[in-house]
Amino acid sequence: MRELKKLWIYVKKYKLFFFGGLFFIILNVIFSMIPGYLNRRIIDDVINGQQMELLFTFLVTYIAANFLRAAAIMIQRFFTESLSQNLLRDLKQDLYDHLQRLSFNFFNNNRTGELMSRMTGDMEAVRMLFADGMIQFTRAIFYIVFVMAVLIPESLKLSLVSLALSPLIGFFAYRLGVRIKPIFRQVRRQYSDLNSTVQENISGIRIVKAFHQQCYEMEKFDEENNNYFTKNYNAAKIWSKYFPIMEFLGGMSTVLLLFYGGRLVIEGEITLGIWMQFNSYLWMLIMPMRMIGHIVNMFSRTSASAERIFNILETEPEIKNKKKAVHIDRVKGEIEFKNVSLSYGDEDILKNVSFHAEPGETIAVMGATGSGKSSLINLIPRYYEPTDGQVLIDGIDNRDYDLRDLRSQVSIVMQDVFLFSETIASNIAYGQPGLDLEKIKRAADISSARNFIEEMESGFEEVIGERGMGLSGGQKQRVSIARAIVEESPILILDDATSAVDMETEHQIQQALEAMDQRSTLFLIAHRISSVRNADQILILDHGEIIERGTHEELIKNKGQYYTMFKEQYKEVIDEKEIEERWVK
Ligand SMILES: Nc1ncnc2c1ncn2[C@@H]1O[C@H](COP(=O)(O)OP(=O)(O)OP(=O)(O)O)[C@@H](O)[C@H]1O
Repeated sequence: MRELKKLWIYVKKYKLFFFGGLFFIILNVIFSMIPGYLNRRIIDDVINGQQMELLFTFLVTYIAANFLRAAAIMIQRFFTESLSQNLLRDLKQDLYDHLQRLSFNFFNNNRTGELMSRMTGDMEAVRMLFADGMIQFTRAIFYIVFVMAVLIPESLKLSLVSLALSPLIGFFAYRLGVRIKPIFRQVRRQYSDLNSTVQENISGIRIVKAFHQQCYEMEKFDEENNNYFTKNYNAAKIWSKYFPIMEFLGGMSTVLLLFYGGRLVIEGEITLGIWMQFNSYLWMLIMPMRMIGHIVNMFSRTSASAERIFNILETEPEIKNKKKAVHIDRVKGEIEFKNVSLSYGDEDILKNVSFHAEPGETIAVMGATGSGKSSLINLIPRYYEPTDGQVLIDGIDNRDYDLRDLRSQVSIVMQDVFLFSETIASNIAYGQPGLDLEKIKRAADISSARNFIEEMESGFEEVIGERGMGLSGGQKQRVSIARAIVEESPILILDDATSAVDMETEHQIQQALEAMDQRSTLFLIAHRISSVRNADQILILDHGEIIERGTHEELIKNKGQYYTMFKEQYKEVIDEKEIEERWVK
């Protein structure tokens, strides 16, 4: 019920459609009752009363009622569809917008397939309540109320007999609703799982093929698909158990009506026409009872779906703006980590990390895999927040900045390159539509991407596949570096961004970055000494702690882990003696 209340906030924007829809559903009920009444008049007045002159009027009324009913149905549909489609659009937009605001952690903890099924299946369930459920529910109530209002004055006894089996039908319909509700919940959950399986398989199809796991994947899908089938089948079994009972009881109501009504006619208590009218209206009394299960079901399905949607909508982003956030146009790019620690759950990832970077400096971060390099740089644009300590940008805690402003100061090339299935130019100019092509080309120049782009058939207008399909790993990295460069942000982060690029090209990129007019403060995560040796500061991370820091020369002299890595990477071309002579002495 709470969920339906929340939905009302969306529905009330379309009051006209909602109340208009209700009005025409009620009109539809009224027009559907006219033929039953005319049946009675035709039997009592035209046939038994021999008033043939009335027949024409009744027939015209019959046609008019039918026509008006059809018109009411049409308008009712127009209103309920308009309501439900508008509602669907608004709710989808809100959910989508909200997803954009949620923090990284939310996406770490929720599977894409599941989120997709909220965007589709759950949304559709909510829509159906207003497109269909609203009609069923309103019709059910008004059929009972109006039909009883007409029939009771005619014959209380026959009305009661007509309704005699209704409680029983209602009981079974209700039981059906109760029993089927958890199954439908399972069906929905299974639908999410099935979606997730398909989504993960398609995104990871290259890995699947590379590992020859098609059979395993087919079996996995088969299992999920069978589970989905079984759950739907279980729901159908419950339906098939209760449905015949309700049909039977509905049929028995007709028998009761025939038997008792027939007697009342013979005894002269009611006319044959009234009895016919009862007969015509009987389905209007049985239908709502039979629909109880369906309606209860639809409400509970919708509230389960709405609950899942509102769960997301009510999830507060973990990282939010402070009330009086500091707005900035452009920072200088001075960055200081002050005793920064970070934990994910119980796991300590960064421990007491401190360093200082002047604007325009290059800070390289090295360390074994899993030592916390990406976690460290993720703190600068506040993708995560430190558990302890502070990240200062231009002397201000980055939590004090307006989040949008802060993130616009930082351009990042992530380890896992993601490109959209658009043209290369629009990938580079992502978020800056209409950006001058010359600027795009200059950025591609700096990232050493221009040549290979221009060699393509459509050059910068070449449309690339999903996630950059059709480009090599190194080409994707260079396009994503260009995308970061074109933003001209004061802080640039390259997280292992040249790992797939050859050393020569990497060197060219670094030189071009250094030669830029407005040098960004550059964070460089890399594993190759050649990538970091010109950095102003090199930080060596080990299990989340900075264990060494300094310039290339200082670290070589230090003879610590950096020195070991250097020896390892250059053992083919330089021997220890030479190192001693060049750097240590
Ligand atoms: N969102 C997360 N939730 C929980 N643990 C995480 C999360 N992200 C990273 N970790 C863990 O934090 C540790 C450091 O990860 P991080 O990605 O920062 O390492 P890294 O030094 O960049 O490694 P690599 O060189 O392999 O990219 C790892 O043990 C990783 O499992």
